[in-house]
Amino acid sequence: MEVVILQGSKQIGQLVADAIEALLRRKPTAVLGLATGSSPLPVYDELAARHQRDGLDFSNAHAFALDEYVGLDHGHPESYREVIRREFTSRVNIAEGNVHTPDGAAADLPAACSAYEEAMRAAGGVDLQLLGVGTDGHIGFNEPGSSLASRTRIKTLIEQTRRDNARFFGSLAEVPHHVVTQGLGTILEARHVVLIATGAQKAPAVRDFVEGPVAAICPASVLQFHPHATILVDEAAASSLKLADFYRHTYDHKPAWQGL
Ligand SMILES: N[C@@H]1[C@@H](O)[C@H](O)[C@@H](COP(=O)(O)O)O[C@@H]1O
Repeated sequence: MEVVILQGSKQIGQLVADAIEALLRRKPTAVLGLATGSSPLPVYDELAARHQRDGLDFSNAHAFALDEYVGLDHGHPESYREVIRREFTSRVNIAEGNVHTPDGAAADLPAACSAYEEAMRAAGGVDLQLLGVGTDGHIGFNEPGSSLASRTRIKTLIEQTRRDNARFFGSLAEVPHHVVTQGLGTILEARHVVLIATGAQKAPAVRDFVEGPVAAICPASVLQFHPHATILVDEAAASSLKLADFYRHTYDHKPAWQGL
């Protein structure tokens, strides 16, 4: 696990965009794993700017979202399918048919989950997976207690997550109780995992998953098993890390050719 502590979201957005740009130049057919929430927005803004300004090309790329609410209609503005389109994919030249989200409106949800796993495999697997982290340590919508080997499936949200996400809906009552999410085992198969956490409210979760034990009670801790996981945090989110100075020293002395 590499922990990179940066000044703020703008710097994080640029560094992650650098990694995605390098990936696309090396492999124009790259498969990107997309996350919702506010954490990845600076990355999407930076990639959209580079597409507009420098012609960064997404025309042969593919994208798979991490998760989706169950029970929202396909066009619902807060469905992750719409959020991903609004915040990112409509702002670059990725083909609409190359962008996938789990189908939370399917009549047969278990079959839709299996089909999603199959579509990811058929596309060659995810090259770079973006992640945020919930205040309870969830990634995707893998809440505490999720199997560390889980695959795409239906989950029930804990109340804290529903409250955290209520800001996007008219009221807490409108936040669905159920979701479909890539499993922790699914996420671990991405070739490179890039998790972004900003703000003091994420400091306890960051401390627990980076420096605590690997345990289902803190789902993001499973990333300690990933051979190429990059954790990007601002100063506030890093404020409870015991080894913060060591992470800073390591990153400051990293050879430029190494990239993320
Ligand atoms: N399912 C998403 C997660 O993928 C995201 O990481 C989390 C944190 O969101 P934010 O980045 O807005 O704090 O919110 C939701 O629960």
